[in-house]
Amino acid sequence: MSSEGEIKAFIARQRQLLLRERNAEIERSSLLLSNCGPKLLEQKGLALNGLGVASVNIGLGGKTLVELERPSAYHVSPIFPPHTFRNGDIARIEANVSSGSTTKKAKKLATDTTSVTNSAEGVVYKVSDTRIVISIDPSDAGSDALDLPERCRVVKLANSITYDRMDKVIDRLEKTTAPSGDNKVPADWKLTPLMEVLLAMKPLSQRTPIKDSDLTFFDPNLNESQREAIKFCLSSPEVACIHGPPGTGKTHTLVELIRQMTTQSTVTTKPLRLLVCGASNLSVDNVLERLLALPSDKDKPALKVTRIGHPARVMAHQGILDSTLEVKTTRTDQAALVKDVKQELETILGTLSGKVKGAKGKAPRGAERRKMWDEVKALRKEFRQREGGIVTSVLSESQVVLATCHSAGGRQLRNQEFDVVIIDEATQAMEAVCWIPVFKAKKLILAGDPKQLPPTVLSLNQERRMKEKAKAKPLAKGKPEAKQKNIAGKADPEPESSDKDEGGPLDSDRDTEGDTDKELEDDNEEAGNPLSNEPEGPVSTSRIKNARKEPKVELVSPKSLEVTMFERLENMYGSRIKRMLAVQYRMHKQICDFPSKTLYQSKLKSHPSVADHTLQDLVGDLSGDGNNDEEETLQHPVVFFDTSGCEYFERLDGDTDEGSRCNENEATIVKNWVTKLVDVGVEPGQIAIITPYQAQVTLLTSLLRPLYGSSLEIGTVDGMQGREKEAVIITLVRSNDKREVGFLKEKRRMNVAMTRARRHLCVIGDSSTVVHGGRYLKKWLEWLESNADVRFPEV
Ligand SMILES: Nc1ncnc2c1ncn2[C@@H]1O[C@H](COP(=O)(O)OP(=O)(O)OP(=O)(O)O)[C@@H](O)[C@H]1O
Repeated sequence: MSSEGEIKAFIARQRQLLLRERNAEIERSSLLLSNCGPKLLEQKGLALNGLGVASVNIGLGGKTLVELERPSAYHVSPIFPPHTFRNGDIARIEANVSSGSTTKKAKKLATDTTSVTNSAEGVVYKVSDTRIVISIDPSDAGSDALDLPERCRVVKLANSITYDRMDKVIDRLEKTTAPSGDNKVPADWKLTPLMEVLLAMKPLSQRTPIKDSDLTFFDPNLNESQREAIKFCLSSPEVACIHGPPGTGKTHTLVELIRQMTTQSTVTTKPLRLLVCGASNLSVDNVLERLLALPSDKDKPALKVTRIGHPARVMAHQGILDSTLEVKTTRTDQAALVKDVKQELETILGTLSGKVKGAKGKAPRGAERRKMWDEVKALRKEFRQREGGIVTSVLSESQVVLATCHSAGGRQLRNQEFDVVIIDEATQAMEAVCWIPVFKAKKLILAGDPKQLPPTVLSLNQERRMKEKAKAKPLAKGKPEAKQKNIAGKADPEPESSDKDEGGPLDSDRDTEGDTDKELEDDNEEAGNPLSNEPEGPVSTSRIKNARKEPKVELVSPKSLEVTMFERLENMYGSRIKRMLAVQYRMHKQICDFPSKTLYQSKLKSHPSVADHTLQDLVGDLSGDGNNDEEETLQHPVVFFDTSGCEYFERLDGDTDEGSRCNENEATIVKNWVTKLVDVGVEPGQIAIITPYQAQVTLLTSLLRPLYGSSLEIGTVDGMQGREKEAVIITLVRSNDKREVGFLKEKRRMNVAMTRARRHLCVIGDSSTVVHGGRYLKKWLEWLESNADVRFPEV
């Protein structure tokens, strides 16, 4: 069990890694802010200049919603130039920085109202072609009175709120685990058995296995591994993990688990109250959408669910919008009173901003203005109190509350407690953000797949880049001509990854990236571990002999933020803490074969409904003209275009070290293959093209969008996680005589790429380059050579 020192070291490490990450984020945005003038900043899409206030409204929690537009006095067109503002971004509204006269005017306005704030930070709430709405929390702005200048601008900022919340939760963890005299802890900050298990301060409590006869499943079609995972979660006193490889019905299983937990039965003696979280808004909405689709009648009334989060950030789906706390609070009996206060508040704010004419026909000034701000303050207080009451009553009636891990730390859930917290896509969330909901519940269920992409860690990418630069330098010195090449043999480093075989990830956790022999051995070793996904019951002695010993339970400080809570627990408790879903409902069995063998210990099986499905079943009868080529295209689940020897070299995009890579010849093969698929009847919307490189995405988009429109999906691997298409084409891009493979070495990234296809997977790459990317890629090429329909493009 962990010592006090180990817990302290763990907390200190989390804090250190979070600080590093925050600094990386600040550095990225402040570098831009300080180095660019206002015009350049706008050109880079990070600022919108010359804006005026179009309206001021009040949103949930008494937040001020400031709507900004481009007034015709300053601009020919009301349409914003291209920019990068998206819902949820952090932005600051401030006086416009441009020519002298307007700045002076802004300054004068500021001195008129010395007691008020004339710039504020907030969250982008809504963006259209001509309007941007920023939601400002008056308590964050430091004043209830936000008096914006007549002409302002919006600047995009580093997102510090996320880090503030993670820092706070780590502080709480420290205070809860080691309270001391000078370390005053609020009465409700108690160390729970769940926290103790997560920190290895106590062993996992004994589970009481659930018999099949004790449980009636709502969904009769659940497969054995899904049933087993549900029983395991129900019977685990503190924590359980569901490992869901691609397409195995992770969310499907969670929905059944939610139904079981919220229904009284022999197993669940009283309906439980749940907090369902996800790493992203999309993952939360995905679960919510399925909960809303469940059948309900008089005997089985619909679940009472509430979604926390800005309506602008949730999925544009009526059911989901209606489930948001924001909409629900407007539908209660007490809502009318709050509405009156809100209207009064908005009228005064309108007058103050000059949008609504004051009593004397113009915007109030001096003492009159100050008096109005006092009124705003009082009304806002009343609004918050009344609305707080409604929020509490809506939430206390909800059996299931859904939020992102981050927003579970918001004001609305401050005093809410739950029996269980479920975190979907937990392998994509940093550990610290998972602790936010953990403090609100007695039990934790994590679902995810540690063999797919981890959370994006900015500081790690920067470190990798620097390490790579350091490595590349002496090479470039010795061979100046290599530097000048812009095709194969380029000595520049990869944007986000290591290019050298020996240069593994900075964190050495077992399966992060790269693919050392040790890693593949570890994966295969697990294959012989009968305990890793066993149903309840006796285990034969021969199987025990083969079993790998359960790991020693010790709290290990993470090497990087890529090590998620899921992975840490898996490493700490082994099979005692998780169950794996073993039947996938997506891929043809041949597409599933390689990932199953290499990353899922050959346990991933294909459900009969998908095991043999091909494009031919999808498009129906062929033309009947006996065209063999057409038949072949549709029947082969896996096709491999090996460009080895063709000299289809990659090209570095741009002239800096930060450039991405593309491969024009591979792009041509992609284009031809898409044409072929469409010719035989596959819809462009049923096809996705995936590549690890943004430059290749750009190239392919320019080549294919004009021909097939936007339904044909073209994207990087990261954007495809959690999604699927009937046909997927992967273009690997790397082809050089330096044997550099960059991103391709990242097993988890490649695993995501090759598991998106349902019926057809086409891989395009240069085997003579890719083979040097380590054992995993070498094995993949060997597998492709023997199992795929191998084609050689015409040179
Ligand atoms: N027991 C089952 N019977 C029939 N279909 C199922 C079953 N379990 C899952 N599915 C289907 O499999 C598909 C994938 O399920 P789901 O989206 O829940 O998987 P996931 O593991 O969350 O996916 P991802 O790989 O994207 O994370 C869905 O179409 C779902 O309806």
